[in-house]
Amino acid sequence: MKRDNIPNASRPGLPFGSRQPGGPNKPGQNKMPPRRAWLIFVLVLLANYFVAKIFYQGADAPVTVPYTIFKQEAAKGNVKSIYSQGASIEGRFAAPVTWPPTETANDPEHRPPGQKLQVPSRSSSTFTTTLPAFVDPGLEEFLINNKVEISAVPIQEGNALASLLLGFGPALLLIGFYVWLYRRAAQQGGGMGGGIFGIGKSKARRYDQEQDARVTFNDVAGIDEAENELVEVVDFLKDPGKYTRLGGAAPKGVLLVGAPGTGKTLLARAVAGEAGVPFFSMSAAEFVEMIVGVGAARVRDLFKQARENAPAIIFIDELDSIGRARGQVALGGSSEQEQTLNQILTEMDGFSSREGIIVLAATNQPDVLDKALLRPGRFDRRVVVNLPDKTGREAILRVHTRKVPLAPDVDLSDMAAATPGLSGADLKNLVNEAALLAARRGQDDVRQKDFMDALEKIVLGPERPILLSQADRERIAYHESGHAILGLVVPGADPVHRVTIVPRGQALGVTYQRPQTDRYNYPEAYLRARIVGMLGGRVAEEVVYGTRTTGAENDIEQATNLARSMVTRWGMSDKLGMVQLAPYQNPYLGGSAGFGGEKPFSDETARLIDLEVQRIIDESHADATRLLRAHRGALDALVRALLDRETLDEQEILAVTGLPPAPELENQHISDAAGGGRALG
Ligand SMILES: Nc1ncnc2c1ncn2[C@@H]1O[C@H](COP(=O)(O)OP(=O)(O)OP(=O)(O)O)[C@@H](O)[C@H]1O
Ligand SMILES: [Zn+2]
Repeated sequence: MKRDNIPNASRPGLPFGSRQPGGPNKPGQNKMPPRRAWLIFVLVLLANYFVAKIFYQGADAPVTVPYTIFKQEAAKGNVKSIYSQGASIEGRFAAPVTWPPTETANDPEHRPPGQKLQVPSRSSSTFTTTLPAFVDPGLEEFLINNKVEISAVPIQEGNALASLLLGFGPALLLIGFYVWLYRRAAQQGGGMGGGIFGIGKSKARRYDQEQDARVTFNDVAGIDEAENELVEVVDFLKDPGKYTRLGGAAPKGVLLVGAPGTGKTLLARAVAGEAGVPFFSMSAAEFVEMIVGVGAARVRDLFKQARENAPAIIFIDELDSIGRARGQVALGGSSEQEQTLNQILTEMDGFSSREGIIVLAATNQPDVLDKALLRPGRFDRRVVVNLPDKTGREAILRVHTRKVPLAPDVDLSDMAAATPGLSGADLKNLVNEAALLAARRGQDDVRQKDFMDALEKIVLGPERPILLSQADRERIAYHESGHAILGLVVPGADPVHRVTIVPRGQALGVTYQRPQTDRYNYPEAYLRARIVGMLGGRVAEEVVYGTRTTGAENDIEQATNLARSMVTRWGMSDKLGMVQLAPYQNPYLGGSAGFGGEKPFSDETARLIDLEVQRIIDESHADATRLLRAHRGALDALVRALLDRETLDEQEILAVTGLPPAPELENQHISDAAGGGRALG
């Protein structure tokens, strides 16, 4: 229903690249000043406040008293001295006076003129007051009679030290804080290249074989091609002289290209581990700070460290975050980014291959990289790290289950078959989830069922307990059954693995279909079958209730995207023909490079695209309606079973509906031709 997914591990056009939920997300590193520094800053401010408060009281802040009280006190002989300027008088009492008197402090009748309610009564030996507007004749004589000294300087100035501290104390504290911060940074950062506060230091993490568990090619599985290409790099690092003896230049930079979680970092570490050299790793996003020039300083420092420890590996993760083609970056950080990038180029040109340093970098967007990075002598080698195929997935599962006690019924080959599209990181996560689940269930080993449940949680999202009315549940059941029935009756549809009306993740119900094998090439009929299936939820609601809900939003989005790709990328519209009408999308990586600027086609073509997309959707809608009407009996039966049992697996679905699994596509010749020997890029 709402945001209802038909998760299907292999998406056309992204046979490998589609990101699966549950994989590790790496948000861009956001560099903030260390939290401790902030804490200390706040503490200093607080200290400031208290110091000021103490001196303020020490300076004996004057109380403001009414003129009459001043005269009363003077008459008592309690006023030692005054200083007057204009209508205001300040002075010093012989004995401190408390004002307002405590017991009447908040009594409005005793409120001193001009003062608000709630004035706390205070005791002080200095005071201020204001001469009334009418002149008080004989005041001077009265004062002299009462031995009040009429001072020539302001009374407060007597307390010179206090006011000095009051004025400069906070500033002194702040200066002290900065001096301390600087010295601390200098101690940590050290060195000349450290720059102010050491922010020019690279912060690169160095993995040393003795500290971290050493990673070797044994820990990397399922990406053998990439691994083989890096063997040469290992050889070179083991004996740099051997390669350059005859004047040849060894590789300087290798770019690892692959979807997130395919093991690029792991591979780089394994190269270092195999060669037994230090590994300096840094994410490119970490280079760039708010301050221009810092990134470049960090790059310099990183290469300096590596040189001192050569032979060594420098690994720069997320290269695209700084390596974007210059002039193409967003406003703002561009000049900093450019400087950082230039520094990397300079450094790479600066060392000779004899030094035994190899720079590995990882990216999942090679198309956006600045061409200068890819020139000879820089990242001139590319190693593509693909998502693993079934054999690869099994091997990766084997690596990650090495230390996990497996029950005899666990079939990793079966698990590998069930996980097309998952990356190495996803598979690692799967093993972890399964182990946690088994532990929670109080078992001593991990069983196949734990793996299956963990997979479901990763692919479909965790179950969500929300209370639904009976009417809503029925509607959701019809929606999901619509998807499922079409998955059984449309030729070429992926087998329906599971249907549930238990809300999971974002969805209120889920129909999970998965292909039987990894698919690398998609026949048009298969894509049509998928669109028909995606529309099945809404169509079932229309057929049964004759009304619509918002529950098909996600279905509509997916179907539209697929239809649009058919028209604009795969030349499957006769009206538009085999013309590229959408930017190239790397099937291994997803995303697209963008046309960069204007659309390379006319408004008329744009309109035609929209019409063709609509035509495909409309035709699929008609197909779905026809098929669901024809199988209304099976639809109702499945709904009854779902309302009763909530979740049905493949066998139960077949039993309840009495339908056979969907027939294979008869018309396979398109994909056969493409797969049969002739290589189409
Ligand atoms: N081919 C693989 N074999 C074994 N383990 C793998 C493989 N690929 C990924 N993993 C596991 O997944 C974890 C994460 O992978 P890694 O960080 O190397 O991916 P990445 O390609 O660098 O991802 P990103 O692009 O997100 O940085 C690894 O530490 C490893 O445990
Ligand atoms: Zn749906």
